[in-house]
Order: sequence, then C-alpha cells, then structure tokens
Amino acid sequence: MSHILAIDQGTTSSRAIIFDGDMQVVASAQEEFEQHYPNSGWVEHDPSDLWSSTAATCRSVIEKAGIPEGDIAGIGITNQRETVVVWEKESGRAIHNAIVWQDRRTSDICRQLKADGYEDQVIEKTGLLLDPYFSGTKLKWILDHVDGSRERARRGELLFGTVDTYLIWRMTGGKRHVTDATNACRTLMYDSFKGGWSTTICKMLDIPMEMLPEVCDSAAEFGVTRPDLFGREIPILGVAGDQQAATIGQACFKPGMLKSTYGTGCFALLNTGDEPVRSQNRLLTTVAYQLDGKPTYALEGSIFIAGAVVQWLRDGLKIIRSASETQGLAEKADDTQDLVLVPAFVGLGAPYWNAECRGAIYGLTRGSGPEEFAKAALESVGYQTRDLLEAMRADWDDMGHPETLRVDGGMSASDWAMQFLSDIIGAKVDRPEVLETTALGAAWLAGWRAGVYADRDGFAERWRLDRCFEPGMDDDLRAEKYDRWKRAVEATMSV
Ligand SMILES: Nc1ncnc2c1ncn2[C@@H]1O[C@H](COP(=O)(O)OP(=O)(O)O)[C@@H](O)[C@H]1O
Ligand SMILES: O=P(O)(O)OC[C@H](O)CO
Repeated sequence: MSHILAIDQGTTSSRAIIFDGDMQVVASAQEEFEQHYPNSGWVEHDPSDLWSSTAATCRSVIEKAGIPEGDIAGIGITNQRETVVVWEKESGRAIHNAIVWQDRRTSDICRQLKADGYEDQVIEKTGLLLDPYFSGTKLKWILDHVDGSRERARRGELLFGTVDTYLIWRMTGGKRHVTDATNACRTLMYDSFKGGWSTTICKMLDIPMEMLPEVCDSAAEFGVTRPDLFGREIPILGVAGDQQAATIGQACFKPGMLKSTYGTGCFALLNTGDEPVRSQNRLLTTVAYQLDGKPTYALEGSIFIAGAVVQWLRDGLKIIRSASETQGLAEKADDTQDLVLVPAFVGLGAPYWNAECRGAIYGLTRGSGPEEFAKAALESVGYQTRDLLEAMRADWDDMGHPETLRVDGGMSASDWAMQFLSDIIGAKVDRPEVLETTALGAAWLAGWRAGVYADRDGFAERWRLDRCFEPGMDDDLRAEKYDRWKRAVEATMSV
C-alpha cells in the first residue's frame, strides 16, 4: 500500500491526483462545476455539485491509475477555504447553497459589527479582520435568512462545515463531523492562538456552537470512506486549506520561508514558526499547519485578483484568446509608456482591505494598445505581491529582506510575470518542477501519517527547482515604478 489519493476541491473545479510512494503523480482527473451568481457580489456553489464532482474525479483517477483500491494507503483533502455549507444531520441535505469565500453579501453585517466596536476583539482572538471574506458572517447570514434554522441548529439538527468538513461527512457516510486547524482558523469563529472555538465570537454572531465540527491536527484520523464508495474503506489521514497545503507542498517548513500562489487570486504565506506574529499592517495571522498538537503559524497576504486580471483581458476586453499570449504582447509593449493598472475589480484585499473601491488604469495615451494593457496586467500582480512583502517585513523584524520567494499556481507559468515579480521585489523567485504543490501538500500530510512518506526534512530535500528568476532591474527604476504604483492605489481608493 504505497499510493496516496489527494483531493483538491477548488473554487472552480474539483481535482483528484494519485501519487506513488516516491511522491510522483501517477494519474489525475478534474471536473469543473457551475458557479451561481444570484445577485451582484454574491457567489454560490451547489453543495451536491461539490460532492458529486469530487466523488466522480476520485473514481476516475483510481480507474486511470490502474491500481487496485487496496493499494491506496490514505486520502489527503485540500480545499477552497472559508466557503460555508450548512446541512441537516439526519438527511445530509444542505439547507442553502454554499456561500463562497468571494461572496461580499455580508459587507453590511461587517460594517455594523465594526461600528459596534467589535473589530479589535475579532483581531485579538482570530488573527483575521472583520471582512465578508471569512466564514463567520456568511454562516450568520444563512441562520438569519433560512426560516427556523437557528433554532434547529440549537437543537443539534443542523451542522456547519467548511468544504473539507462537508466532504468528510459525505465520504464517511455521516460518521465524522470534523475539520483541521488550518480550515478552522479561517472561519472567524476559532481562537487561533488558544486553539478551540471562541465562545465570545460565536455569541457576537449568534451562532449555536452545537453546529461546529471537532477540530483536529492537519495529519490525523479523519475517518474512513464508506465501503461502497471506492470498493473498500480508505482512511482519510490529511486535511489542510488549499493555501496552507501549498505552503506544505513548497516545503516552507522553516521560519522565514515564503511562498506565493498565483491562481485566480494570489495568496502569500510566510512561515513565522511556533509563535504567532500579530500584524500591525492588516495581514492575517493564520495556522500554516498543525502537527502533533502543535500549530505552526504564518502571516498571510490575500489578493483577490491575480490570474483573474488575465482572464479579464481574455473574456472582458477580448484582446487575447489564451492566457499565454500575454507573454508575447508584454514583450512587444512600448517601454516609453508606463500604464499602471490597479485591478480592484472587487475592491482591494491585503493590505488595503477596501471593499468599496473599483479598478482603474493610469497613463493612457492614443498609442496604448493590447501590448501595453497586457504588460500592465502582468505588472499589477508583481506590484501587489511587493505590497504584501513590504507589510510582512514591517510586521516581522526577523524577516529582513526576503532572499527567495517560492511560487506556484497557474499564473506562475508566465516567465514574463515571474521575471517582473523578481525585478520589482528585488529578490529571487523560485519556480519548482512540481506545480501541483497544493495537492502534493495534502498528499504529504496523509502519506506521512500513513507512514509511507518521509518526515518534513526528508520531504523538503525532494523539492526541485524548475527555474530561478533573478532581479535585473536598476534600483532607481524599481523605486520609481513602485512609487508610481503606490500613488495609483491611493488615487483609486480616493475616487
Ligand atoms: N501562461 C499564463 N500567463 C498568465 N496567466 C496565466 C497563464 N496560465 C494561466 N494563467 C492564469 O492562471 C489562472 C489559473 O490558475 P489556477 O492555479 O488553475 O487557478 P485556480 O486554482 O484559482 O482556478 C487563470 O486566472 C489564468 O488566467
Ligand atoms: O480555490 P482557490 O485556489 O481559488 O483558493 C481559494 C482560497 O482558498 C480562498 O481563501
């Protein structure tokens, strides 16, 4: 039994990957599912789609791999974080669509809680901020809007979960209602510093604590799959939110190690070790992983628009047909123009947390065309990352100037974007051979727990570089460009 099945339940698709005993990918399967936008700023998923796409990709990857089910030692689950599901304990039926992390419907609730003076308490207990991004106010919204649900939850008839919890409930046939610390710490209801659900915050949001799952380590016994699902019981042994799983997959196990994942959004996590660092610069303090009962902390910067700006060039402006065309366009851009694009399509995330402002572009001339737009779009991702690193450095003296940033995610395939990133942060950018870092992180958790994979050090030794981008930009030009970006952001937030 040397294989591990990793499940990556993401925002737009569910994926399943089988890794062999050497942590090499044997087979993978992926299925997209429908996004629901019932109102402006609202984003929902049908929980049954999350489940059926996950189950289907697991079956498909097991078949593709051509290995007997008996050869899978364990399952690791990683998932889109913060998304909320509420379901009936008895029937398993969800009482509302899942409210997705991107959903902004609870802005008013957050504004009111801030006005009532609750934000300091929230930061103090959770390491997060009062923003609609996190699960707590989304769960409150469901309990406020689905008739009788709060009373039913109090009677123990309804259960809450992030996506990992919901999938485990379905996989174990309703036997386990559990999550791990990396997912719990994104809910706004978990005391990330003491460990355990926060009575104070649950009271503030009027959330019955009966509906909350048990919180485990990231490598633990999360239950076994129903025997009819994959032909036999398989133990679920690893769980982590997708950005924390990528931190593990990138082997960022030492304090000071830093990774940034470029998918739809961008999430940078800096390992700060056993001691949590409290941000003075509106970054998030988060659990990077919890092993043997001991949490390791990270500072996180979350940006909502990274690869999505490239999707906008393709689907909105229609100036490219595929994301990779941005490379050729940016190479041909006129250097004498310096367009600055602030992609605040849904407001700005860290470190600004401005939900109201919207995107802007500066420096347009009659000569500005697709080439300059593509360049500005790729540069915007570099500038936003520099903002996060500046905030991290201000928060944590030990960080100094980062020597290296490890990158992954779909957009890290862009050489042009990664070179600019290195130029503008003035540090090396390392892209690994394996870009499936999220699934790899979940697989390692499960494989380590199963005794199939090496420990942290052994795993870290296996990390392999694909390409290192080194900064080549002149210091004065770097300072001038970044200063222009900061002024563009100021202007965007003041309109
Ligand atoms: N060669 C490329 N150049 C620039 N952007 C890219 C490239 N390839 C993919 N992307 C961007 O990366 C994103 C997809 O990355 P992925 O990690 O699959 O995202 P997610 O997990 O959020 O769905 C898309 O937004 C796409 O625009
Ligand atoms: O599903 P992804 O890769 O877009 O990641 C979403 C994050 O977990 C949101 O916090």
